[in-house]
Amino acid sequence: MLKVENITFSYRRKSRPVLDDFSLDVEAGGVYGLLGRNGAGKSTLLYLIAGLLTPKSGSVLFRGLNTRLRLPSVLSDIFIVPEEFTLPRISLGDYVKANARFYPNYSDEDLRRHLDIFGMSADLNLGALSMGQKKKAFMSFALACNTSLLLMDEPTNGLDIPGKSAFRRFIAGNMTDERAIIISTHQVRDVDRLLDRVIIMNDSQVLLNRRIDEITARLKFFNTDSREIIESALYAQPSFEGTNVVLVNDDDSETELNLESLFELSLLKGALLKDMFNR
Ligand SMILES: Nc1ncnc2c1ncn2[C@@H]1O[C@H](COP(=O)(O)OP(=O)(O)OP(=O)(O)O)[C@@H](O)[C@H]1O
Repeated sequence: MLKVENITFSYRRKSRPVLDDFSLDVEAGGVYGLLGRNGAGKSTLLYLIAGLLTPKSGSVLFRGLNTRLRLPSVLSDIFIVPEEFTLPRISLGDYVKANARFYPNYSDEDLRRHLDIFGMSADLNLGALSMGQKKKAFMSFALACNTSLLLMDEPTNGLDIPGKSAFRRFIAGNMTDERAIIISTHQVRDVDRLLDRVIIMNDSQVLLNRRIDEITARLKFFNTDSREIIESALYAQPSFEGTNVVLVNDDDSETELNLESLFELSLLKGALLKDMFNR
């Protein structure tokens, strides 16, 4: 569905590229978690995918069309929810009237259903909402546009605890084989059970882009008190219940991915991880 091909991008001509010969494939039918340390270029990547920034070289192809050309057929099938945004001080109804027409698969019924998950009604004035409520309303509209590609930058920032669990239901209940959702986040616990794939960015490149089952086939994640295991682990982090460890899965163990441990491991031993998954 989406091919990011050898993109190099910097904000200023002489500055170090944020993305350097960066490539990524995204297929329909999955929720992708996009992880990377602060400043790794996650938001920049989402803007490039949406065609809002121009790469110095390389291209982003959505169903074979360059997104930077901003063709109506492409723009009507991609929606980006930035980390921060402003909404006009109008009713949600007027906002929908003005914007839904750009999205041929928009559904009013879906909008109401999504708002309901967040405990909100469609009778809203966008100018009178808190930041979290604004986010819930905008994400509900974004998903109701039923675009094939939905890009979300830190979607759970600013949501309260019930809002975060509603967010998980909101995404999980609306995945189809036709759409892909890319969620950039630091709040790994808010999304870890939602994800089909994990993309980790590091040093202006993709360090890892794998399905969860591919990751747990090669690595095992568990909690232990055993000093011997802790000492032989690729990664070990003390927690309330012992120590979270990551080890090479050399005995076909079936364990649940600990996204936080995987991410920390990628920061500490990126080259090893890359080598392990590219072998
Ligand atoms: N408008 C801009 N002008 C100049 N530099 C920018 C601009 N936006 C981002 N940058 C720089 O580009 C790099 C990547 O930023 P980006 O926001 O894409 O990272 P990120 O991975 O989303 O970070 P975070 O996790 O902190 O949100 C950073 O070094 C940042 O300082």
